[in-house]
Amino acid sequence: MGLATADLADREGPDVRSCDVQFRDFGGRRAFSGRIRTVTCFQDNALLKKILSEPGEGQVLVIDGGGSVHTALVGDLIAELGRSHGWSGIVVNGAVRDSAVLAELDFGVKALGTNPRKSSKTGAGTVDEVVELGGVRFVPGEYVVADSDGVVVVAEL
Ligand SMILES: O=C([O-])CC(=O)C(=O)O
Repeated sequence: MGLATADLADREGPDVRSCDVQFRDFGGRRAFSGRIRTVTCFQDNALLKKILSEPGEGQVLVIDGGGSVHTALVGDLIAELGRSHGWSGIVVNGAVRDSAVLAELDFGVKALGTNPRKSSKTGAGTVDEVVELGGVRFVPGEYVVADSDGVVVVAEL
């Protein structure tokens, strides 16, 4: 097991970059970490699907869906795409679906909730912009550490 978020919080003190969003764990991998990549999109998942189809090299994709839980940005097929391309996991400021299958997948999935409704697939959105969630800036190239206690950003692991 890697560094726990609680250990990081002890190491960094009160200024620890711990995200206040109360994400739920949906993936079979509860503890995951890696270099940050980001996608910003709204109820549209073609762009994040494209990114998760590229070699992940242990990175974590932080997906800012604007907090919308009206449509699912990720389901079992996209999560499996990410897992099989070597991504460590995803943090979704939005909803997922196929949660029963996600729980069996060796992949980190944190999200706000679930909705079976599909997202659109136009490809709208941006890649690798700084995403701000729960008082924390998720900066591409920095690192995220996630476990059952939360999500913490650090400049270096
Ligand atoms: O294709 C989608 O919109 C998402 C999905 O259901 C999956 O990843 O399985």
